[in-house]
Amino acid sequence: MKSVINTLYEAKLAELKDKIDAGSVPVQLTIVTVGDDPASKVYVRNKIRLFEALELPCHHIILPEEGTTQADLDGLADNADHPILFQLPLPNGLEAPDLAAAVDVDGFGSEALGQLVLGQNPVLPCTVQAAIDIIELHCGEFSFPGLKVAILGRSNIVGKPLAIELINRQSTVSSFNSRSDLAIVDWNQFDVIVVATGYHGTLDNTQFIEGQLIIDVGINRIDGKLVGDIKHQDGHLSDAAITPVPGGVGRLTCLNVLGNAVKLCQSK
Ligand SMILES: Nc1nc2c(c(=O)[nH]1)N[C@@H](CN(C=O)c1ccc(C(=O)N[C@@H](CCC(=O)O)C(=O)O)cc1)CN2
Repeated sequence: MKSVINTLYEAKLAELKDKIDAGSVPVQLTIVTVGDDPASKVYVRNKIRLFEALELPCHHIILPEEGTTQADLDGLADNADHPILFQLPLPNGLEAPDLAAAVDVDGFGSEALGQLVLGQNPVLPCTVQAAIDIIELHCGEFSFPGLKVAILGRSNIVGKPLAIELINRQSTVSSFNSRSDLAIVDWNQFDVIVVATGYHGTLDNTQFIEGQLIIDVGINRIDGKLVGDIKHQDGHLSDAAITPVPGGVGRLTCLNVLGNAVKLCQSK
Protein backbone atom coordinates (compact mmCIF):
# COMPACT_ATOMS: atom_id res chain seq x y z
CA MET A 1 0.00 0.00 0.00
CA LYS A 2 2.91 2.31 0.73
CA SER A 3 3.97 2.14 -2.93
CA VAL A 4 0.42 3.06 -4.07
CA ILE A 5 0.53 6.14 -1.84
CA ASN A 6 4.02 7.07 -3.06
CA THR A 7 2.97 6.69 -6.71
CA LEU A 8 -0.10 8.84 -6.09
CA TYR A 9 1.90 11.48 -4.21
CA GLU A 10 4.61 11.78 -6.84
CA ALA A 11 2.12 11.84 -9.75
CA LYS A 12 -0.03 14.53 -8.10
CA LEU A 13 2.98 16.62 -7.16
CA ALA A 14 4.35 16.49 -10.72
CA GLU A 15 0.92 17.45 -12.10
CA LEU A 16 0.68 20.37 -9.66
CA LYS A 17 4.17 21.60 -10.53
CA ASP A 18 3.17 21.67 -14.21
CA LYS A 19 -0.02 23.59 -13.39
CA ILE A 20 1.90 26.08 -11.23
CA ASP A 21 4.50 26.63 -13.98
CA ALA A 22 1.83 27.03 -16.66
CA GLY A 23 -0.42 29.37 -14.64
CA SER A 24 -0.23 33.15 -14.81
CA VAL A 25 -1.68 33.81 -11.33
CA PRO A 26 0.77 33.36 -8.41
CA VAL A 27 -0.19 30.58 -5.99
CA GLN A 28 -0.14 31.50 -2.32
CA LEU A 29 -1.74 30.50 0.96
CA THR A 30 -2.33 31.96 4.41
CA ILE A 31 -2.53 29.62 7.41
CA VAL A 32 -3.96 30.91 10.68
CA THR A 33 -3.19 29.09 13.92
CA VAL A 34 -4.46 30.05 17.36
CA GLY A 35 -2.65 28.75 20.45
CA ASP A 36 -0.04 26.01 20.43
CA ASP A 37 -1.70 22.64 19.86
CA PRO A 38 1.35 20.32 19.39
CA ALA A 39 -0.19 18.16 16.64
CA SER A 40 -1.31 21.24 14.69
CA LYS A 41 2.27 22.55 14.81
CA VAL A 42 3.47 19.42 12.98
CA TYR A 43 0.68 19.51 10.39
CA VAL A 44 1.15 23.23 9.69
CA ARG A 45 4.91 22.77 9.43
CA ASN A 46 4.36 20.02 6.83
CA LYS A 47 2.07 22.29 4.79
CA ILE A 48 4.51 25.23 4.94
CA ARG A 49 7.46 23.00 3.95
CA LEU A 50 5.61 21.87 0.85
CA PHE A 51 5.00 25.46 -0.26
CA GLU A 52 8.60 26.41 0.57
CA ALA A 53 9.93 23.48 -1.45
CA LEU A 54 8.15 24.92 -4.49
CA GLU A 55 9.17 28.48 -3.61
CA LEU A 56 5.54 29.54 -3.17
CA PRO A 57 4.54 32.04 -0.48
CA CYS A 58 2.80 30.54 2.55
CA HIS A 59 2.00 33.21 5.13
CA HIS A 60 1.62 31.94 8.68
CA ILE A 61 -0.39 34.07 11.10
CA ILE A 62 0.14 32.85 14.67
CA LEU A 63 -2.33 34.21 17.23
CA PRO A 64 -2.18 33.69 21.00
CA GLU A 65 -4.93 31.66 22.67
CA GLU A 66 -5.26 34.37 25.30
CA GLY A 67 -6.98 37.47 23.93
CA THR A 68 -7.82 36.28 20.40
CA THR A 69 -11.48 36.90 19.66
CA GLN A 70 -13.95 35.55 17.12
CA ALA A 71 -14.00 39.07 15.62
CA ASP A 72 -10.23 38.78 14.98
CA LEU A 73 -10.75 35.55 13.02
CA ASP A 74 -13.80 36.86 11.17
CA GLY A 75 -11.82 39.98 10.20
CA LEU A 76 -9.05 37.87 8.68
CA ALA A 77 -11.63 35.85 6.76
CA ASP A 78 -13.49 38.92 5.48
CA ASN A 79 -10.28 40.51 4.21
CA ALA A 80 -8.84 37.39 2.59
CA ASP A 81 -8.07 37.93 -1.10
CA HIS A 82 -6.31 34.59 -1.64
CA PRO A 83 -6.71 31.05 -0.22
CA ILE A 84 -6.71 30.88 3.55
CA LEU A 85 -7.25 28.17 6.17
CA PHE A 86 -7.81 28.16 9.91
CA GLN A 87 -5.96 25.19 11.40
CA LEU A 88 -8.25 23.02 13.55
CA PRO A 89 -8.79 22.46 16.39
CA LEU A 90 -9.24 26.06 17.51
CA PRO A 91 -9.33 26.81 21.25
CA ASN A 92 -12.69 26.48 23.00
CA GLY A 93 -15.00 29.40 22.30
CA LEU A 94 -13.58 30.10 18.82
CA GLU A 95 -14.81 28.68 15.54
CA ALA A 96 -13.48 28.77 12.03
CA PRO A 97 -15.12 31.63 10.09
CA ASP A 98 -17.54 30.68 7.33
CA LEU A 99 -15.25 31.38 4.38
CA ALA A 100 -16.36 32.38 0.89
CA ALA A 101 -15.77 29.45 -1.49
CA ALA A 102 -13.29 31.51 -3.57
CA VAL A 103 -10.74 31.54 -0.71
CA ASP A 104 -11.82 28.37 1.18
CA VAL A 105 -8.85 26.05 0.67
CA ASP A 106 -10.27 23.48 3.14
CA GLY A 107 -13.72 23.44 1.54
CA PHE A 108 -15.27 23.48 5.03
CA GLY A 109 -17.45 26.59 4.63
CA SER A 110 -21.19 26.57 3.91
CA GLU A 111 -20.74 27.82 0.32
CA ALA A 112 -18.23 25.08 -0.59
CA LEU A 113 -20.29 22.42 1.22
CA GLY A 114 -23.45 23.61 -0.58
CA GLN A 115 -21.63 23.23 -3.90
CA LEU A 116 -20.56 19.73 -2.83
CA VAL A 117 -24.14 18.69 -2.03
CA LEU A 118 -25.26 20.07 -5.40
CA GLY A 119 -22.46 18.14 -7.15
CA GLN A 120 -20.94 21.32 -8.58
CA ASN A 121 -17.32 20.10 -8.55
CA PRO A 122 -16.05 22.33 -5.78
CA VAL A 123 -12.76 22.15 -3.93
CA LEU A 124 -13.10 18.98 -1.83
CA PRO A 125 -11.88 18.93 1.80
CA CYS A 126 -8.24 17.81 1.61
CA THR A 127 -8.69 14.48 3.44
CA VAL A 128 -11.80 13.68 1.41
CA GLN A 129 -9.83 14.28 -1.81
CA ALA A 130 -7.09 11.97 -0.45
CA ALA A 131 -9.60 9.15 0.18
CA ILE A 132 -11.17 9.61 -3.28
CA ASP A 133 -7.76 9.53 -4.97
CA ILE A 134 -6.73 6.35 -3.11
CA ILE A 135 -10.00 4.62 -4.07
CA GLU A 136 -9.61 5.75 -7.69
CA LEU A 137 -6.04 4.48 -7.96
CA HIS A 138 -6.63 1.22 -6.09
CA CYS A 139 -10.08 0.26 -7.41
CA GLY A 140 -10.04 2.04 -10.78
CA GLU A 141 -11.32 5.29 -12.22
CA PHE A 142 -14.69 3.79 -13.18
CA SER A 143 -15.23 1.78 -10.00
CA PHE A 144 -17.32 4.31 -8.04
CA PRO A 145 -20.86 3.49 -9.28
CA GLY A 146 -22.17 0.65 -7.10
CA LEU A 147 -18.99 0.49 -4.98
CA LYS A 148 -19.98 -0.54 -1.43
CA VAL A 149 -18.25 1.86 0.97
CA ALA A 150 -18.48 1.94 4.78
CA ILE A 151 -17.53 5.21 6.47
CA LEU A 152 -16.88 5.18 10.21
CA GLY A 153 -17.07 8.67 11.67
CA ARG A 154 -19.39 11.58 10.89
CA SER A 155 -17.11 14.60 11.26
CA ASN A 156 -17.76 17.73 9.21
CA ILE A 157 -14.21 17.56 7.84
CA VAL A 158 -14.10 13.91 6.69
CA GLY A 159 -17.02 11.53 7.30
CA LYS A 160 -19.94 13.69 6.15
CA PRO A 161 -18.37 15.35 3.08
CA LEU A 162 -16.82 12.03 1.96
CA ALA A 163 -20.25 10.37 2.14
CA ILE A 164 -21.73 13.15 -0.01
CA GLU A 165 -18.94 12.98 -2.61
CA LEU A 166 -19.32 9.20 -2.86
CA ILE A 167 -23.10 9.51 -3.22
CA ASN A 168 -22.46 12.02 -6.05
CA ARG A 169 -20.35 9.30 -7.65
CA GLN A 170 -23.19 6.75 -7.25
CA SER A 171 -21.42 4.60 -4.67
CA THR A 172 -23.49 2.74 -2.07
CA VAL A 173 -22.57 4.41 1.21
CA SER A 174 -23.10 3.11 4.74
CA SER A 175 -22.36 5.59 7.53
CA PHE A 176 -21.48 4.59 11.10
CA ASN A 177 -21.01 6.76 14.18
CA SER A 178 -20.35 6.42 17.90
CA ARG A 179 -23.95 5.25 18.46
CA SER A 180 -23.72 2.49 15.84
CA ASP A 181 -23.37 -1.09 17.10
CA LEU A 182 -20.19 -2.02 15.25
CA ALA A 183 -20.14 -5.50 16.80
CA ILE A 184 -23.07 -6.68 14.66
CA VAL A 185 -21.78 -5.35 11.35
CA ASP A 186 -20.60 -7.82 8.71
CA TRP A 187 -17.55 -5.92 7.43
CA ASN A 188 -17.01 -8.46 4.64
CA GLN A 189 -19.91 -6.96 2.67
CA PHE A 190 -17.95 -3.77 1.87
CA ASP A 191 -15.47 -3.13 -0.95
CA VAL A 192 -13.95 -0.16 0.86
CA ILE A 193 -13.91 0.73 4.57
CA VAL A 194 -12.90 4.24 5.63
CA VAL A 195 -12.12 4.60 9.34
CA ALA A 196 -12.18 8.22 10.52
CA THR A 197 -13.23 8.09 14.16
CA GLY A 198 -10.11 9.41 15.90
CA TYR A 199 -10.01 6.30 18.14
CA HIS A 200 -7.20 3.78 17.85
CA GLY A 201 -8.68 0.26 17.87
CA THR A 202 -12.05 1.17 16.28
CA LEU A 203 -11.46 -1.89 14.05
CA ASP A 204 -8.50 -4.23 13.74
CA ASN A 205 -6.75 -5.94 10.84
CA THR A 206 -8.23 -9.35 11.66
CA GLN A 207 -11.66 -8.05 10.59
CA PHE A 208 -10.83 -7.54 6.91
CA ILE A 209 -10.58 -9.89 3.98
CA GLU A 210 -8.58 -10.19 0.81
CA GLY A 211 -9.65 -7.75 -1.88
CA GLN A 212 -10.91 -5.04 0.46
CA LEU A 213 -9.42 -1.56 0.53
CA ILE A 214 -9.15 -0.10 4.04
CA ILE A 215 -8.45 3.62 4.39
CA ASP A 216 -7.16 4.60 7.83
CA VAL A 217 -7.72 8.32 8.35
CA GLY A 218 -6.79 8.39 12.06
CA ILE A 219 -3.59 9.87 13.45
CA ASN A 220 -3.25 9.05 17.15
CA ARG A 221 -0.18 9.41 19.34
CA ILE A 222 0.12 6.44 21.69
CA ASP A 223 3.22 6.06 23.88
CA GLY A 224 5.05 8.46 21.60
CA LYS A 225 4.19 6.44 18.50
CA LEU A 226 1.95 7.51 15.61
CA VAL A 227 -0.85 5.02 14.94
CA GLY A 228 -4.09 5.10 12.98
CA ASP A 229 -7.64 4.19 14.02
CA ILE A 230 -7.00 0.57 13.00
CA LYS A 231 -5.19 -1.72 15.41
CA HIS A 232 -2.68 -4.03 13.76
CA GLN A 233 -2.68 -7.33 15.69
CA ASP A 234 0.82 -8.77 16.01
CA GLY A 235 1.35 -11.91 13.98
CA HIS A 236 -1.75 -11.36 11.83
CA LEU A 237 -0.98 -10.45 8.27
CA SER A 238 -4.08 -8.97 6.70
CA ASP A 239 -4.61 -9.66 3.01
CA ALA A 240 -6.64 -6.51 2.74
CA ALA A 241 -4.90 -3.36 1.49
CA ILE A 242 -4.66 -0.99 4.44
CA THR A 243 -3.28 2.55 4.13
CA PRO A 244 -0.34 3.16 6.47
CA VAL A 245 -0.11 5.68 9.33
CA PRO A 246 2.07 7.71 9.13
CA GLY A 247 2.79 8.14 5.43
CA GLY A 248 -0.76 7.53 4.20
CA VAL A 249 -3.82 9.74 4.14
CA GLY A 250 -2.14 12.51 6.22
CA ARG A 251 0.66 12.90 3.71
CA LEU A 252 -1.81 13.21 0.83
CA THR A 253 -3.99 15.61 2.86
CA CYS A 254 -1.04 17.99 3.02
CA LEU A 255 -0.47 17.76 -0.73
CA ASN A 256 -4.16 18.46 -1.38
CA VAL A 257 -3.86 21.77 0.49
CA LEU A 258 -1.45 22.78 -2.26
CA GLY A 259 -3.76 21.28 -4.90
CA ASN A 260 -6.75 23.25 -3.63
CA ALA A 261 -4.72 26.46 -3.39
CA VAL A 262 -3.63 26.03 -7.01
CA LYS A 263 -7.22 25.40 -8.08
CA LEU A 264 -8.57 28.47 -6.25
CA CYS A 265 -5.75 30.82 -7.34
CA GLN A 266 -6.00 29.73 -10.96
CA SER A 267 -9.79 30.00 -11.14
CA LYS A 268 -9.72 33.70 -10.16
N1 LIG B 1 -7.92 23.47 8.75
C1 LIG B 1 -7.76 22.14 8.88
N2 LIG B 1 -7.48 21.62 10.09
C2 LIG B 1 -7.33 20.27 10.20
C3 LIG B 1 -7.43 19.42 9.06
C4 LIG B 1 -7.72 20.01 7.82
O1 LIG B 1 -7.87 19.32 6.77
N3 LIG B 1 -7.87 21.37 7.77
N4 LIG B 1 -7.20 18.05 9.18
C5 LIG B 1 -6.53 17.56 10.35
C6 LIG B 1 -5.04 17.65 10.34
N5 LIG B 1 -4.35 17.79 9.04
C7 LIG B 1 -4.57 18.84 8.23
O2 LIG B 1 -4.39 19.96 8.63
C8 LIG B 1 -3.20 16.99 8.74
C9 LIG B 1 -3.06 15.75 9.27
C10 LIG B 1 -1.89 15.01 9.04
C11 LIG B 1 -0.89 15.54 8.27
C12 LIG B 1 0.40 14.81 8.07
O3 LIG B 1 1.28 15.35 7.46
N6 LIG B 1 0.51 13.60 8.63
C13 LIG B 1 1.71 12.81 8.58
C14 LIG B 1 2.28 12.60 9.97
C15 LIG B 1 2.57 13.87 10.66
C16 LIG B 1 3.17 13.64 12.05
O4 LIG B 1 4.35 13.35 12.12
O5 LIG B 1 2.42 13.79 13.03
C17 LIG B 1 1.37 11.40 8.07
O6 LIG B 1 0.23 10.95 8.32
O7 LIG B 1 2.27 10.81 7.50
C18 LIG B 1 -1.03 16.78 7.73
C19 LIG B 1 -2.17 17.51 7.95
C20 LIG B 1 -7.02 18.31 11.61
N7 LIG B 1 -7.03 19.72 11.39
